Amino acid sequence: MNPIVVVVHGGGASSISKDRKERVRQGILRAASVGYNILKQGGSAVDTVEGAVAVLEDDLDFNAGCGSVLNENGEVEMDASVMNGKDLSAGAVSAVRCIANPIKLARLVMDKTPHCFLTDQGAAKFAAANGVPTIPGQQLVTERSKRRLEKDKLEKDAQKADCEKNLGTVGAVAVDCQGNVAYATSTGGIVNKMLGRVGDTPCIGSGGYTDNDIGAVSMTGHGESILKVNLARLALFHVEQGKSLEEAADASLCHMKSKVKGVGGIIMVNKAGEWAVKWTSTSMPWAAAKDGKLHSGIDFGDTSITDLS
Ligand SMILES: NC(=O)C[C@H](N)C(=O)O
Repeated sequence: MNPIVVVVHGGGASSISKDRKERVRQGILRAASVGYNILKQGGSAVDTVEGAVAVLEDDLDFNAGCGSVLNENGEVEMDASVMNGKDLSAGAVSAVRCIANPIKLARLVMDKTPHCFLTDQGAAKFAAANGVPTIPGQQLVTERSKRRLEKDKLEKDAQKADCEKNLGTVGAVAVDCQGNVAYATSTGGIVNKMLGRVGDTPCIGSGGYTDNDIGAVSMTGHGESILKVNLARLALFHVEQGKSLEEAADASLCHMKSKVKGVGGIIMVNKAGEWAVKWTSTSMPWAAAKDGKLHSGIDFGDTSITDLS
C-alpha cells in the first residue's frame, strides 16, 4: 500500500500575535488530523484536500470562507481551486460570494461540469442549481476583517509587501493509499482588493498544480507575483528536472523573489510520500501528517512533532 500523507498550510504571513498564534496552530492541526483520518479510512487524495481545506474555511482565523479579508467595498469575494493528479481533472471558482465553502463549489465544478473554471454570477447560478446553500454575505465578515480593511485604507500610502499583510489563505496537498495525489487552495484574496480582483488561488498552475507522475503543490503569497511566474507549475517543473521537493520549492520561491520581488509559501508532496514545506514570508502556519505523526510549525525553526491519535 502507498504511504499516505497530508500537508496543510494557513497562508504566508507577517509575524502573528501571540494570542492568535495558538488559535492558528490549533486550526491547522485540526485540518491535518481531519485530512489524515479521511486517508486512513481509504479516502481519496481529492476528498482529503477538500475536507482539510473546508475545515480551514470554517475557521474564523484564516483568510478563506468565513474570516476572508474584505475587498474595497467591505465585501467578501472568494477564490478556490482543486485538482486531481490521477487524470488532471480540475475545478475552480473565483469572485464567489455568500457561500460558506468555495472549495466544495470548486469540487462540484470539477465533478459536474465540462469546464475547469466558473466565475461570479455563473458560479452563483451553478451553486444554486446544485443545492449549495447561500448565506448572507455579512455572515462571512468578522470584526477582525473589518478592522483590517479600516487599517489598510488608512495605511494605503505606506504599503507593506502585499502577502505580508494577508495572512490566511489555506491549502492542502495529499497522497492516498493508491498513490494518487491532489491539491486544494482557497482564499479571500488580499485585503482592500479592487472589486472583481482575482488572484493566483483559482488559477491552475499558479495557486496549485498536481500530476501523479510528479507530485502536488499548493501556494500562498502575493497573488499577482505568483501569477506572473506560474509558481505551482514551476515548482513541479523543477521536480521533473530531478530536484528534490525541498530544492524545487526553494528554487521556485527564489525565482519569484528575484524576478518580481514576490514572497510566498509552498507545500508539496509526491506519491512516494515525501513532503516539503517552504516559505519566504516571515511565517507560515503548516502541518504534515504521516506515519501516525503530526509535524507542524509557524515560524522558521519551530517545528514540533506529536503523535496522531
Ligand atoms: N495570502 C494569500 O495567499 C493571498 C492569495 N495568494 C491571493 O493573492 O489572493
